Amino acid sequence: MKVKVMFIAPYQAMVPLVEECKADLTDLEIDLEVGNLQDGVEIAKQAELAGYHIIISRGGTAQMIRKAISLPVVDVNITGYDILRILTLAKNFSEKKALVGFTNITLGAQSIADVLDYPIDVYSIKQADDVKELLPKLKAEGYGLILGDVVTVEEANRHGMEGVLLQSGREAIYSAFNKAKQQFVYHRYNLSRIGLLTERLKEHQEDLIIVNENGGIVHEVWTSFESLPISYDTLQDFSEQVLIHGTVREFVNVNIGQEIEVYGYKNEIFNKTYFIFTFSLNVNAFNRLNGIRVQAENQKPKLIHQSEAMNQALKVIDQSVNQHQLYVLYGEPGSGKGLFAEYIHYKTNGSSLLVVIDFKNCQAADLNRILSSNVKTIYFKNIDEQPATEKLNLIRTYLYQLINQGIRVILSSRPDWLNELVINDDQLVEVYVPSLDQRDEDFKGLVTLFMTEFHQTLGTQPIRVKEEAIKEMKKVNWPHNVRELKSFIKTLVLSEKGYVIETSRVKALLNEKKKSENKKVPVLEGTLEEIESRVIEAVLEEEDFNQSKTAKRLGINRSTLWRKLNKS
Ligand SMILES: Nc1ncnc2c1ncn2[C@@H]1O[C@H](COP(=O)(O)OP(=O)(O)OP(=O)(O)O)[C@@H](O)[C@H]1O
Repeated sequence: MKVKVMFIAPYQAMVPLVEECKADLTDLEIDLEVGNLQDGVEIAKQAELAGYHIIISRGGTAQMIRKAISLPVVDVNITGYDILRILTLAKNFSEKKALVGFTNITLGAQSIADVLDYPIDVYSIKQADDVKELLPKLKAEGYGLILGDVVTVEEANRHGMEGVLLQSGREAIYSAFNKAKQQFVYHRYNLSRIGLLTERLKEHQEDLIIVNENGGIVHEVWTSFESLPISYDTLQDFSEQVLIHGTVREFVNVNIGQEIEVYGYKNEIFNKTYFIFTFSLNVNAFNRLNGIRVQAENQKPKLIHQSEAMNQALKVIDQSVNQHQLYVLYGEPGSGKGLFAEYIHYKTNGSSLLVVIDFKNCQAADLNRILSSNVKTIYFKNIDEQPATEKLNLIRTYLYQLINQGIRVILSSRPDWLNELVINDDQLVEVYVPSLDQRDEDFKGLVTLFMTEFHQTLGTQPIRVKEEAIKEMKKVNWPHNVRELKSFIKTLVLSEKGYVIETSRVKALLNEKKKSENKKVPVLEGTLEEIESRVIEAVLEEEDFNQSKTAKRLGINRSTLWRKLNKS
């Protein structure tokens, strides 16, 4: 890694010397700009943002830069050689001469002048502004030639005196570069420590930025976002709020329709204030949309796969996942396509968001918002269920765009329907999710998993099902596959107070299930009120019993839905 150095020369005449030294210092990456005092500070701030490691400047400019940024700032010192050179130069002038500067220069200059018997007077100042008062006095006392730094020379010229700039020579510039190299060794040590901490932060999937009092970026870590997801100006406003209130928590709607939660607080280190901001996508904002669910957690899905059929299907994913971005999942209802989508997401973009879009129930406008966001995996389910042309066109438009942006797209569809999308076969991986009747070996694992899940979430008692009982379950048809089995296990464990489920209990429940299925009322049978009640219940079930989403889908308000539900 090369050291990136920004050399800010306070005066133009320094440029050729720096250029000359630069040519010999190939182990440094040196950029050069000219800027005195505040101009120099502005350049330094930009350099900090642009990732330079070290700044080199001189005198008052270096001092001001040091106060404004957090990077190491190396001074180009004024050496005895520099003073000797300027005194020798001044000797040839006949006017009355004075050298003006801070004591670090004037003490040395006075002794050189005394030793070599140079006719020059030396004046010390305590701060840069002192020259404004001093120079008119020198003018009045008959001085014609003033030696000093940039500000002094400019002031001398303004008062009609000759100003000669105290310049830094080659050796001072070389020495500054050497100091920069030494400083960098220490700086790099700190950077590597920060690098380790950054990795730790990434493991915690934090997106954060640390800025200093001047708005300079001290550190940033991006895991879900590519870079700062809000504008820099907004960030500055938040820093001001943190300064006043101590913390800030805001939701920012960024232009692509995402809501981002920003949390900010401050920390004082070595008397300097730092503002720390964390960013997260407000998943709830997406989840409020109909037919759209965002999954933020990043755990390996609990997927039972003891059967040959399941292992074959998973192998297809494992072997293709690094080269392919477009997947189509085929499978019967409830067979686990959603879980496969989670598995693909986990295998690839584990640390980012998975958005599940139920094509049947989502709004095209919402779809547009999600599609243009920076979500990393999108699973479109029910894509073949009478898609509105509007939505279909949207998918057609976005599909390759999404893939080009590195977003993984997973669809679940009927095989024949795919032609409508005109998908290039090379890009696509098709996965056949086996139905439950092809997966005898998975039964025991599935039953145990669901039983454990309900034991933990609902506090149900049973912790074991007799082997014979499982055999009974395998004998019947499960047209809605694993979802249906899961629902059956739920009823089973809820109705059992003992720890073990006997075969007789399973047989009895399977019988009841069969009877109720035979009795299922056709949707259109009965009075209008009864039909309405069945429709409401069916939609409610499809929307996971979320009343807001159900009401929205049915085009009625929540209180009407509530009234209708309580009537039935
Ligand atoms: N192999 C498996 N291991 C554990 N749980 C499973 C497995 N397959 C499915 N499930 C569970 O069964 C239920 C239904 O699965 P999922 O929703 O993934 O099915 P699907 O094929 O996407 O259904 P649909 O197409 O009807 O929406 C979920 O609760 C899921 O967690």
